[in-house]
Amino acid sequence: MACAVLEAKRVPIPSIPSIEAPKEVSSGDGAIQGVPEQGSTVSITVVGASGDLAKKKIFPALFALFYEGCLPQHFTIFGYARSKMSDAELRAMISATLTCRIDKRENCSEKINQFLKRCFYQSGQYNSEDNFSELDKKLKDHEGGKVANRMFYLSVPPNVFIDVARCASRSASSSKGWTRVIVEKPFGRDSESSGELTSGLKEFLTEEQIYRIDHYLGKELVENLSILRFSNLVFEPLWSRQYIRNVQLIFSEDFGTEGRGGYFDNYGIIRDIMQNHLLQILALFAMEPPVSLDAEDIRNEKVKVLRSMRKLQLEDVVVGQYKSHIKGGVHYPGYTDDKTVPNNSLTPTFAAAALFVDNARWDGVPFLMKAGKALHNKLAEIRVQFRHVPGNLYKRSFGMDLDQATNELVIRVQPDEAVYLKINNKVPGLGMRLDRSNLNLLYSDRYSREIPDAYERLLLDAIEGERRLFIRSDELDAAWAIFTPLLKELEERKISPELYPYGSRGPVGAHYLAAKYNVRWGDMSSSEHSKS
Ligand SMILES: NC(=O)C1=CN([C@@H]2O[C@H](COP(=O)(O)OP(=O)(O)OC[C@H]3O[C@@H](n4cnc5c(N)ncnc54)[C@H](OP(=O)(O)O)[C@@H]3O)[C@@H](O)[C@H]2O)C=CC1
Ligand SMILES: O=C1O[C@H](COP(=O)(O)O)[C@@H](O)[C@H](O)[C@H]1O
Repeated sequence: MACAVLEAKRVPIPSIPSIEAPKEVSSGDGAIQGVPEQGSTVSITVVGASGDLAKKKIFPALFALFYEGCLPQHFTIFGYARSKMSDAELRAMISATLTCRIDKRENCSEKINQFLKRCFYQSGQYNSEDNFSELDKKLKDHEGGKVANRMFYLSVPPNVFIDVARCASRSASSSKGWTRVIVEKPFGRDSESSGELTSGLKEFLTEEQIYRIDHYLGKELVENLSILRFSNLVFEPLWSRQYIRNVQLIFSEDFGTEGRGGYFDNYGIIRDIMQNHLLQILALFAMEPPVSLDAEDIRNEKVKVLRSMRKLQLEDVVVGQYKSHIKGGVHYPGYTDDKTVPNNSLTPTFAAAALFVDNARWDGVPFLMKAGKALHNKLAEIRVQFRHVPGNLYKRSFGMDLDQATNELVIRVQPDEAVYLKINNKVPGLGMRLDRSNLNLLYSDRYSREIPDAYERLLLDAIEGERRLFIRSDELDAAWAIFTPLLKELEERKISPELYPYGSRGPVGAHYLAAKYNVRWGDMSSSEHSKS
């Protein structure tokens, strides 16, 4: 099967000079971003292979790429972790999580077997250069003298990131091909720790070798945001304070921190979701048009918009924490019922915030974020509420509240991916009654293909050397600068979160915050989450 992504990229791209550092690129990696040369090989080492993320996301995404024909002809996958495991045990672990796409089941088990034959395991410590030398030896055996390109995916807790970077770089980096390292979040807890992590990594890696992943950037509808905006005349000219009243970035999960309470308690929802996933979406949404689609041009614009943002103020934030709740005879535990969470934890599992971009395009427009766990639904969406039409001819039909009759563009990232636009429309008939209806692009109706998981896109990009969807260190600095003072203040002043019942719509304080800026959360009306 030919990889649709690579096919599409190969045709129109003229020769693009490599933007990678010479250290990383030897032997012609610059020949069209990562399309593998004849005679070269790619190995992907998943460090932390015994963990949750590796099982749930990374190995399945690698298999999906293999199934689609998107991995290079010569590739090897290694799992690396401290746990003792044989190759056969790794394969059994991986195979338990592999499925083929619903729309493509052809040769599924044969493909799974072919894929598993390329997977191997090496046990070792994360801080042992000797253990990484053993890995290096095994990698070389598989590479068979070809130009070797090596990717390390750091799917381990952040306290071992720098050790792994050191060991991989000193003992297992490629001498002839490229070596790249994908780093999972969290990238620190605040500006200071993030800066330390960056400088620690940069002792052993160049910035060009570091691929900081934010998997929301790999989601189909986040990727589509720029296309919607920049390629549609009905949207592009409207993208400013002149026409947009407010923007809402909403994330909710209908389950708690089950199983991850230990990690979560040290971070909280602002660090877990807002400072990265929602802020990245905001940056893409609000950036000025980039000079080109080149990674550096896009990331330059994202940095500019992040640097134009006001530091988040305590009075513009509401924090909450879920408490236990009994519904239909079922007991849903509260956040602090988790044994790995201290009883007196003040860590927010919900937050709402009003952010501002102090530049000419967005002056005064509130960007409202809301993120929470253990809420009533699972949802991620972007809502754009437009201003009302000046001199509104139909105000009699709308009543007093003109804001209720304004257009709203909704980009539903998940689930039921969709883009819909609320418009005013005449109800058919002899009278003059207006209603609000949706112009609706529901992906499952329009496109028959299954939407790839975010990790597939991001892994493929990293293999190809495409850095557009990865976070550059100056972006990260700018992102932390917006949130760090607030995070410190919340902790220093021991601000108590507003408690909300598991499965509810979250703290009422979020409504007051929105009302302060004359905004209504768009996801709160009951008509909202039907598919139409
Ligand atoms: N799981 C998820 O959904 C998400 C995870 N992430 C991030 O991805 C990374 C991996 O996540 P996840 O797989 O859940 O993590 P895990 O806690 O499952 O850890 C991964 C592996 O790292 C090793 N490990 C665990 N704790 C330690 C420790 N204290 N010191 C050294 N090694 C340790 C274990 O392997 P062994 O003992 O065999 O060495 C474990 O299997 C983390 O940075 C996480 O924050 C990001 C987004 C979502
Ligand atoms: O990064 C994270 O994301 C997940 C949500 O990801 P999704 O792709 O399932 O929407 C979240 O559950 C987790 O807490 C966070 O660390």
